[in-house]
Amino acid sequence: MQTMDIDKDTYANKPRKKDYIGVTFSANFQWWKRPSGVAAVCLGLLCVLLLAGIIGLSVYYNRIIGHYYSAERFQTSSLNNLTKERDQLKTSYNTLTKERDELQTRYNTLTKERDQLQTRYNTLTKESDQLQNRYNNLTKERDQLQTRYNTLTKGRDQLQTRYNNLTKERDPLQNSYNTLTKERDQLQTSYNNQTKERDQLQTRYNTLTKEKDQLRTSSNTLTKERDQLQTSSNTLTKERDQLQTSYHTLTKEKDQLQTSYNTLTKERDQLQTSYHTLTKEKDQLQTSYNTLTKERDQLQTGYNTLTKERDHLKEELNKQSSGWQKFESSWYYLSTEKKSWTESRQDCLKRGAHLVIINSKKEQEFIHEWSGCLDIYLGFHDTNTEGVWEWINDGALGQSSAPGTTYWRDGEPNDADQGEDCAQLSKKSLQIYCLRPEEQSTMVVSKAWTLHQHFQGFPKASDFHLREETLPQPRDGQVLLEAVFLSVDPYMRPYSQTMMKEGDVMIGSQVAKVIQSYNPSFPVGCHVVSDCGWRSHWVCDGAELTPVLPDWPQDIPLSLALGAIGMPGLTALYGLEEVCEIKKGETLLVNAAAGAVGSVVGQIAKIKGCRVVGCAGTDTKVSYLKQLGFDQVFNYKTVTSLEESLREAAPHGYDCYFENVGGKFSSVVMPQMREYGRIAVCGSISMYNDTTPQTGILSTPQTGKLSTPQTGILSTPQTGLLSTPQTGPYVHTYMIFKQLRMEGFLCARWKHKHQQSLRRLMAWMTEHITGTGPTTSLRGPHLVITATVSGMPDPVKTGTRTHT
Ligand SMILES: NC(=O)C1=CN([C@@H]2O[C@H](COP(=O)(O)OP(=O)(O)OC[C@H]3O[C@@H](n4cnc5c(N)ncnc54)[C@H](OP(=O)(O)O)[C@@H]3O)[C@@H](O)[C@H]2O)C=CC1
Ligand SMILES: CCCCCC(=O)/C=C/[C@@H]1[C@@H](C/C=C\CCCC(=O)O)[C@@H](O)C[C@H]1O
Repeated sequence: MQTMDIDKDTYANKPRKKDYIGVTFSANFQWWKRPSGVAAVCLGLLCVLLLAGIIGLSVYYNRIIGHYYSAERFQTSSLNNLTKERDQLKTSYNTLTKERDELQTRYNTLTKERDQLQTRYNTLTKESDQLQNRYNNLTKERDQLQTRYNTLTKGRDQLQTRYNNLTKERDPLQNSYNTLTKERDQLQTSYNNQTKERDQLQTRYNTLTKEKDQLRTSSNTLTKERDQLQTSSNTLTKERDQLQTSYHTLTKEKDQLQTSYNTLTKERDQLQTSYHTLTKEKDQLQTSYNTLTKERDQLQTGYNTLTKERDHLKEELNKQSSGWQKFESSWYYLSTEKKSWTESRQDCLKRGAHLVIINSKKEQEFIHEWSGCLDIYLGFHDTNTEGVWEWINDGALGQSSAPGTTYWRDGEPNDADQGEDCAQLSKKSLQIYCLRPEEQSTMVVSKAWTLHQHFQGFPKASDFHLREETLPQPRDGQVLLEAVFLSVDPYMRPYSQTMMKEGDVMIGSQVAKVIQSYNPSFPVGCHVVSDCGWRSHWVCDGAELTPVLPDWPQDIPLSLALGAIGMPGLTALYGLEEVCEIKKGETLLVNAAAGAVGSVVGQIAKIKGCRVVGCAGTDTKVSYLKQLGFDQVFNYKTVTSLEESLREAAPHGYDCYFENVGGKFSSVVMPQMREYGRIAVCGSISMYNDTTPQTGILSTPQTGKLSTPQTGILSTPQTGLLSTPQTGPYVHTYMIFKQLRMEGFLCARWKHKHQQSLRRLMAWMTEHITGTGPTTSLRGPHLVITATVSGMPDPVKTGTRTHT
């Protein structure tokens, strides 16, 4: 770096042209070159001049004084001179004073000029600073440009060098290029010649190839033919050898057979002889057998006739001895107990008879006389339609309706005492009159549990209300029922939501006893299954009733008509046979296994020769299921992992799954189903009491009320069918890859089979009781809830099932 003073150009700091590249300027300002400086200098000079004048004057006066003393004598002469000089001095003083004033004026002028110059100087200094900045920027740019320039210069130099080198190399290359071009042209010429030759050769080659292919084809054909011939030859050789062997064997066998044949021929001849002898004997025996059979049949017919006659006579004797009287083909019984017409009608039905129906005048007279001229109730009434009189046609004894002729007393029927709906044969007049049927009847008051308010979550006592209702008198074709067993079933929880309104009597089935009957199909004392709900009594016609099997054994509890030999048993049977189509040797899983349905499912599957795995929620239930013959049972509430327990119970998976529980349980089972497995979706009890909406259920049923959505996570299957764990019980993948069939069902689908199915269930049950069946015959949990006329059970506390 170099520092330079600037030349006369005061406002320097300007960058010079390119001579200054790389040099930094420093400009030092010189005071004397400013206007103010000049003025100051002038003033200084003026002062010096004045000082010099004063000094000159004092020197002059010293000289004059000296001269005065030395030339006192000239004093007077020179006074004049001095005066002159003084005047001259005065004049010059004045002149100097003038000059000073002028100088002062000029000084002021100069000061002004200096100030102006100072202002201009400041302006210029600013401009100079700006210029300096711009200069610096430009310097930087220039430096960058310089650097780039240097780089480019270097690059250019290198390129120049390379260019020079290339130029040097190019020349020999040009030479060799020229040489090569020549050679190439020559080669091109020879290439063209060669190409022509090659094309000719190619043509020849193609021709040869075709010929070769034809030859190869013929060769292959020949080779194949040869191989086939070889194979045939080998086969034939083998066959020949086998035939040779067979021939030898057959020859041997033939010889042996010939020997046996000869032996057998001999034996046959002997047998033929004995056959003829025996045939003769048989024919003789057949003849005597036929004769004997005929004699036996005649004897049997005689015996049967005699037996019938004896039985008939016995029956008549019995009837007669118990007060019955025969007239023509009918029997009559006279009850002397005092009863209303309705009670008498009941009494007749209990005796397997009916109130008397008069078919003829003769019969009417017989009754009158035989009864000792009593008033006799007749089976004649207008209880069904007021004013329309009809004979009861119970058909109990196979009789037809009475004839149209009646023997009304004059003026009858007259409904004299309001409500005269039945008829009596007068003891006096042998004529018929009408009277009230219910003189002594009592109205039945039924107790019924109603749904007080819809269930929220688990049902509680306050959801129910017990109320009494007076029942109407049963009419023709109707019966009065008294509850014996009531059923509390899981379906009541969801169905009450959709089928019932608050205040309705609770839905449900019951085993009931017929205690009054005007319907011969349901005589008093018989038991029926009725869907009349939770009530102690009910009046209904037979259409809604299912008779308990007529030959129901005494040692089987009637409560099973609501369990193993009722709707739950039928559900189990249909789920296994119709939906699962279960086969011998298959493995079945059933949950809620100790319940009414589940316990029968497992037992039927065992009877069918299957392997049965069951889950239940208490250890007592687990023991019970083991007693029933289940192969593997575990308490799903206490196992560490449901998934592992299921796998341990059936390592090869499940062919059939009887689903009673739903929800998470089924999500865990799906991955363990075997290929072509079947799933009978019977129920989903784990969801019935849900209150909070849960996510992940497949879909809510159409009504949206039967269940609430749930969360479910399908565990990642061992099979690796799903690589990612999924949320929600998405069963599709399992169903597709394992080709599963999953079918929901309701027991009523197979209603047409109910009677025969109940008989099958009863047969299995009887086998168990009598010990005649297989080791695993049917046993069933039965209901403990009994209803009596006096009181109703607590539906919440007693809603459990126990086992036989
Ligand atoms: N589709 C149809 O036609 C029919 C379907 N069903 C259905 O069959 C299933 C069983 O009925 P049924 O045998 O009469 O019932 P039960 O009342 O005899 O037994 C039900 C059992 O289910 C189990 N259970 C109850 N709550 C849950 C729960 N939250 N999670 C898991 N298990 C539970 C209990 O056993 P544990 O202590 O072992 O857990 C309970 O004892 C029900 O889902 C029902 O709706 C019934 C009849 C007909
Ligand atoms: C999501 C609910 C599933 C319930 C499954 C279940 O337990 C079904 C049981 C029925 C039961 C229904 C009873 C009374 C309803 C009457 C319906 C009507 O239409 O009248 C009974 O019918 C036998 C089982 O199939």
